[in-house]
Amino acid sequence: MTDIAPVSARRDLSQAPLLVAAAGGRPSRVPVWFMRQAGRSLPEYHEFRAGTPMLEACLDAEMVCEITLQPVRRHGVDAAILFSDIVVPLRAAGVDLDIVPGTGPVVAEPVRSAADVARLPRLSEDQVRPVADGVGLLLRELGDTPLIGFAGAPFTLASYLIEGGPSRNHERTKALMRSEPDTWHALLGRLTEIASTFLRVQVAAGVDAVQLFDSWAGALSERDYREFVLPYSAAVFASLADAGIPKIHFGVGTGELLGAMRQAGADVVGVDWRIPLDEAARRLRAADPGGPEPVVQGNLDPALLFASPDVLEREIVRIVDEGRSAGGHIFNLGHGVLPHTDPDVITRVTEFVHGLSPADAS
Ligand SMILES: Cc1c2[nH]c(c1CCC(=O)O)Cc1[nH]c(c(CCC(=O)O)c1C)Cc1[nH]c(c(CCC(=O)O)c1C)Cc1[nH]c(c(C)c1CCC(=O)O)C2
Repeated sequence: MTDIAPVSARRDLSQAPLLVAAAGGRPSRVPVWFMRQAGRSLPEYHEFRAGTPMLEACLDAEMVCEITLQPVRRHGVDAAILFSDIVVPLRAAGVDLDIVPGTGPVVAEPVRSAADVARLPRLSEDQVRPVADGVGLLLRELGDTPLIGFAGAPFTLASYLIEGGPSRNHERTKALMRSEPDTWHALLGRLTEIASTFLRVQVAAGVDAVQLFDSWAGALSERDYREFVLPYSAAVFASLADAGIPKIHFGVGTGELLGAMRQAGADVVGVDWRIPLDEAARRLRAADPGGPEPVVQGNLDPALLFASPDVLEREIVRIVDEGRSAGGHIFNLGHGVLPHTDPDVITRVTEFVHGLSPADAS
């Protein structure tokens, strides 16, 4: 009988620290995972992916499964994050782009006019079927470790499409947003559909939480964020309203935007290292005074994984302590694992955080 039970029936995630913390409950330990835990820092990743281009690996269910599992096996983290990339749904839909090693996503024909927006393809669920298949394989392997699905938020995707690649200043993006608002709104509307479809496919396949990465939103003023970005991120979250799983929202340099990002519909807000978690919690509380106590994720500076063990431990203790002032805390970095990070340090940080009782307030 049990052999034919659906996979979901065989996974008991009711006590999973990540999900308990995300719901504002009291987890058995401080949950910890690392943005970009899969990939570059792991020798087994380089060995396994050798010869396969990044985006090809992201659209191969078995590779997705294996690479997603690698950091879970090695570090004992409290969540797996799907091995994919924010540009995967764009590529799957037919946008001509690639991920150039050491650079990031590069778009062959940047989107800079209303005609370019009109030419952008839509995403069908079938085009990302390998991602759903990868999720299916993972649910069989992960046991009681939750799987986080993700997508890039409309603004961050728009920046790559408009700039044509990674950008320090996002100047073409901001210029288009302010000079041609109709084109901007059409583009963001289209990207909202793509991100929503990509996430809904992952949810239907069984992911246990989702994270919407608006990595570069911190480049905007709160005023521009509210007018030109928030409605679209909110629409992505609204498209998941019936999913019944936690929704995490993250960006870099977003100290001034945290309240607005919560208002977009996030259950958990990621915080980079620029502001302490207790201050982040205050800002999140102020954005929804009658709402549930805010849950935060973060916020160790990824560069500190290169510091001496005593410095690193002191920093972790401070972060966990400041995290106690929120309604829940999921330990993470303030941004992704940097290349050349020693994976053994990531394992030690995981163990150290697990050794800090969530109840042992100082
Ligand atoms: C902005 C962004 C991108 N991709 C992503 C974001 C949002 C998160 C963030 O702000 O860091 C999200 C992402 N990309 C990747 C993951 C995997 C899951 C995980 O977190 O472990 C996730 C969550 C794999 C990847 N995405 C990429 C790699 C490296 C590719 C390789 O191995 O050659 C991996 C493992 C490539 C990529 N893709 C992107 C960049 C900036 C890069 C790095 C370029 C480089 O420095 O090499 C775009």
